[in-house]
Amino acid sequence: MAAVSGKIFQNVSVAHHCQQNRQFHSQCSRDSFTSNLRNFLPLKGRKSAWNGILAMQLRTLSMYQNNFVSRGSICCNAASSSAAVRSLGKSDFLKLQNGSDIRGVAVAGVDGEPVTLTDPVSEAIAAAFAAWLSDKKKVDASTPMSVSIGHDSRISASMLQDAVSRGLMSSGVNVLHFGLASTPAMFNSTLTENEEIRCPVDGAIMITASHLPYNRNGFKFFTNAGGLGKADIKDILERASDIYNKVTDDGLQESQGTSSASVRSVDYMSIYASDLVHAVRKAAGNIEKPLEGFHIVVDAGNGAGGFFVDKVLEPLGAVTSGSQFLEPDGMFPNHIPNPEDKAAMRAITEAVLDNEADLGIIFDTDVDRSAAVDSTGSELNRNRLIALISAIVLEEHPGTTIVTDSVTSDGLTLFIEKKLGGKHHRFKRGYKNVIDEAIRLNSIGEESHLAIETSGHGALKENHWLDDGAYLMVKLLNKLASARASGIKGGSKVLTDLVEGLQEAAVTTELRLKIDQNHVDLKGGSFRDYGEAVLKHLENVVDSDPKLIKAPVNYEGVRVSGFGGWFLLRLSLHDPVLPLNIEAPSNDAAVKLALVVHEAVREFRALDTSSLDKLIHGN
Ligand SMILES: O=P(O)(O)OC[C@H]1O[C@H](O)[C@H](O)[C@@H](O)[C@@H]1O
Repeated sequence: MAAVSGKIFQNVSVAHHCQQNRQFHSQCSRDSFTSNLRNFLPLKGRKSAWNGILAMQLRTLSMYQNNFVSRGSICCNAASSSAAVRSLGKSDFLKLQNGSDIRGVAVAGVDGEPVTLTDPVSEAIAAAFAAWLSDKKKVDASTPMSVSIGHDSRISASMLQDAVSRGLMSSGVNVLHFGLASTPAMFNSTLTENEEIRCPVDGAIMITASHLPYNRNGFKFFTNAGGLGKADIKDILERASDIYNKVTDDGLQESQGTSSASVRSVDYMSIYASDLVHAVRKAAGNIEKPLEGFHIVVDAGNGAGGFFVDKVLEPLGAVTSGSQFLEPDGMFPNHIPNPEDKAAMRAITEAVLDNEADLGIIFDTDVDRSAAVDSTGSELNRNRLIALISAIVLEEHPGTTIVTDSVTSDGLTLFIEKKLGGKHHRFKRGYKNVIDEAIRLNSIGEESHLAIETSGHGALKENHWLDDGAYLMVKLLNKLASARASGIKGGSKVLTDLVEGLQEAAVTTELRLKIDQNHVDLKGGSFRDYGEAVLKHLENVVDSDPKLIKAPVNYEGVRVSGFGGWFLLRLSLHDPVLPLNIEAPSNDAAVKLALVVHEAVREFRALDTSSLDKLIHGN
């Protein structure tokens, strides 16, 4: 996407920034307290804003405030901080890795969840990213690099933004603050050509923990080659550990003295959103308001997705009344901002029906995931969303390969291959896994234009393989707009018609079987080894049962067909959990599949099978 214009609001030198930082603790704690307190006021039109958690929230907030004030910093405010920097080993840093992201606890107050993403740790991680980036780009020391920073609505956002800025600036990196932003917009800033706002940036950092609870936060990193992978994150965390442990206050004061890096605030979301608007106008034949006459409601779950209403849908002419939870609120008082969450999907479905809207759109906190609801209240998420986007992409690229995660249905394969004439490549869970696989296929000569997960993550080749929930929704808007432009009426029916014929199982469930890491059966070994042993045993059981058929091609866990349905047991990407997906034509068949798994895992006493028991016994 090409950038069009930009606005610079502020330009502060590092000296000024550091000076400000000396007053930072007292100043910011007051500001943060007031602005967070504002989040607790009931907003007009907000549904169930006061749902009995106020006392808990205020208690947490005051603990957060105390914690915030007492925390030390290793950079600009080091001189003013008397708090000692706690010594941390490499393994402490590596624990912050969550696949290709960094995740940790940023807010104190939850029992058993001590703060791990402290100011000093975050500064060290940012400095490590700067060092990694400099090695990667092979920049010479005289050319300053620039890095953009954005964040979602979490209550720890501004504190982490400050720490990350200090870490970058102490490494001589110029910083652009985008404020409340979406993850895909951050990646996009490494591609945007716009000198006025110093884009493209060399790297981008998004401060987010997606849909996780309010006390968590984390970082995602981008260069113009995309999101960093697991190996890069490990490298950065190892470097961060060295930086953290080597740094002394004297060393930092020296680096403060020599750095001439600057920080600027830029309204980048307007630039990014105008690219989305441009894409829809173009698809409709350059009509200024191609969505005129459509009523589209958005549920941003109090995350960062509210911009989609006033910066995308309204300029395109859509009516957006009834849109909800657009105000950023890091306590997420309405529902979990996650299109995989049942309560979240219920909320947007109700909004569509109550407002008699043509379409509903829902985003996760940082807008890299999305789902939709048609005018009849039918959900366009999970397999249905994949089917819909596949139908659109296969019209544009007949025969192309659609790469999906491992928990997609058999019905989806039939739909893509028999109805749409494409190829379904069911790969592994994890958005980075599916994107990397699609890129790999293209590199070996197999054309693929779409990598998409049931979680609502999706990336298209035409959009630089950028994992973007807003762009997925733009593909739906394009379809609505071009249908309208060619005189087709009927609201979102044009979308619903595209998934006509997708076979869906009567029973669909996901159970998450926990591995107790402290159980004696693990014998001090890792939960991964234990999980692998469970899977191996299940595979042997399946091999010896003629009623069951193991999937001939499978990249993750054990996928088995039987009793007219299927199940997949696999290891979670991150947690000590074995997720079990079952799809079956009836309850009876689902129970039979569950019994196969139950029988096979019986001997593995560290595995919590209570959810399986419930399914089998019907309670
Ligand atoms: O393996 P699980 O625990 O089900 O988690 C899998 C999920 O992890 C993260 O949330 C990733 O962002 C998703 O892309 C992935 O699907």
